[in-house]
Amino acid sequence: MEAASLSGVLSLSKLSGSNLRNSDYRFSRSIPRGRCVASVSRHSSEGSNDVDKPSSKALVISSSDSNTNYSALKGANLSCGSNQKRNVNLQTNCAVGVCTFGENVVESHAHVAEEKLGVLLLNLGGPETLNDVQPFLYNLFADPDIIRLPRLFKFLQRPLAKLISVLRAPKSKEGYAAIGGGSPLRKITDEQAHALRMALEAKNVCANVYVGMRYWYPFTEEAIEQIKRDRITKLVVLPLYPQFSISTTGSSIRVLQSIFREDAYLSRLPVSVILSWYQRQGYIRSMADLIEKELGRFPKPEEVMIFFSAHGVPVSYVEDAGDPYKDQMEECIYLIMQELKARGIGNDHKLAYQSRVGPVQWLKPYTDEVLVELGQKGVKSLLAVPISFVSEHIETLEEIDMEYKDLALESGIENWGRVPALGCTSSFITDLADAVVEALPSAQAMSTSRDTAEEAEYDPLNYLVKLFFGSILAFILLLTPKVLLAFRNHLF
Ligand SMILES: C=CC1=C(C)c2cc3[nH]c(cc4nc(cc5[nH]c(cc1n2)c(C)c5CCC(=O)O)C(CCC(=O)O)=C4C)c(C)c3C=C
Ligand SMILES: [Fe+2]
Repeated sequence: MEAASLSGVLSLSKLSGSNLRNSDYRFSRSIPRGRCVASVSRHSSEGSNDVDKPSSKALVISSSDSNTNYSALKGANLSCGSNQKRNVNLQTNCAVGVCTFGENVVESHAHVAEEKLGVLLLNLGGPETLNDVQPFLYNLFADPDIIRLPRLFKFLQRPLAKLISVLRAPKSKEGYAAIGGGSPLRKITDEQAHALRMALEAKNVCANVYVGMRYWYPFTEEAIEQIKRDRITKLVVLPLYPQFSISTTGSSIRVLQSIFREDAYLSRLPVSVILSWYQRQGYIRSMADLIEKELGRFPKPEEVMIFFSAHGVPVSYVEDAGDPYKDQMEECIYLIMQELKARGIGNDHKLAYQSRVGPVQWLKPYTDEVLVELGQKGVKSLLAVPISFVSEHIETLEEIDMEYKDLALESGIENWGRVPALGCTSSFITDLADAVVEALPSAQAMSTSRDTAEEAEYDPLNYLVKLFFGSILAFILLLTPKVLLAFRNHLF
């Protein structure tokens, strides 16, 4: 038996409801190599040993209220683990249980031959051409998990998204133009999906792997349609963000919940959601491998500052809404540094947050400010490590490789390096495959009950009163010179 895994998973049913509540996860052991995973789904209690169960808290996301408080996740040892076009490249029609590569396959396949496993990779999506930039930005800013308006102002979400996307588009277009005219995200995510399918197959697990993007093609809704057409009987949802944030994984899960709730087939489909996986050994080791390799390119590797740059989120996400993102990020970096230490690498390191947008406070310290400070303090060699995302994208290829590199060199740093994103690194993909296998026993059908908070939203009188007072307040607020100035300074 391989070592017991600490990667937890969450069934979608545990995500329904309107409040955050504690809940028990079922933690599973890795299955032995060479055995067909169909045996795991039949003996679903295998490995759910109390001794192995870390204390953890469940996340419950309301499908209608982006002001949900996530504070119960803070400090928790949480290891859980529209517009259309279709991703057709990655479909296979292989049923779980019919893969027999290992020597030790002893299970009878007849019983499970109809089980069809699906893995849904969730990602953000990015514009493929410069013409896509403004509509992509509209989708992003129309997301109530990206612009978190108070309930009273919810009706402003779309007009505001339109306004901000139009204002932001020229700056974003410049960035995408500088990296070849579009985001590489779709291509890389498709490659990761393909690699994951192969890695699962190498573990005798046959699965269709789907890609569902939040803000651009192929949209999550399309992936779900394909899952239905393929008559998948068990689904593992794997967001491609190592750390959980309300703005990324949280947003994608909220979309999934609303689709699943409305559909008879989907609401009965056993589903496991891997909420975060930054603490998995395979991921930590893969990151340490990349860092170790890049350090080796410097003239004096031991003098290099390891500089982790994470995508920021507004402070209010963490402080008011209880987003565990900052805690998870810090823990992730601690684990990577521990792994490096165990390899005899004891370099100094620093974490900062990049890519802030708009006139609010974001997580500090800011990457640009820290780079200037480090240069002024006499740091001569710096290795930038993008940490919140596992593909190359605009913020690695343009913001880090161009803007931050220039800033660092201007500030006195002489030797600059950057760790590549994990992409399809085989140790990383193998670890994702392990996470999927470990998630299988926890799959459960989602509850179909609509929560009461959501029903309250449908009260027409309530809605009209909110609309009336909300409009007046919004009008006053938007015309305040301070707000106008803040928008001008921070958006373009
Ligand atoms: C963990 C990763 C990410 C977090 C957290 C996140 C939060 C977040 N992002 C914005 C605003 C923008 N994000 C944009 C693009 C973008 N963001 C991420 C990742 C995270 N975002 C990715 C992978 C991408 C796509 C990159 C690509 O290659 O296409 C953009 C558009 C690009 C730009 O104009 O800078 C915006 C805008 C907010 C407001 C936010 C948290 C609230
Ligand atoms: Fe972003």
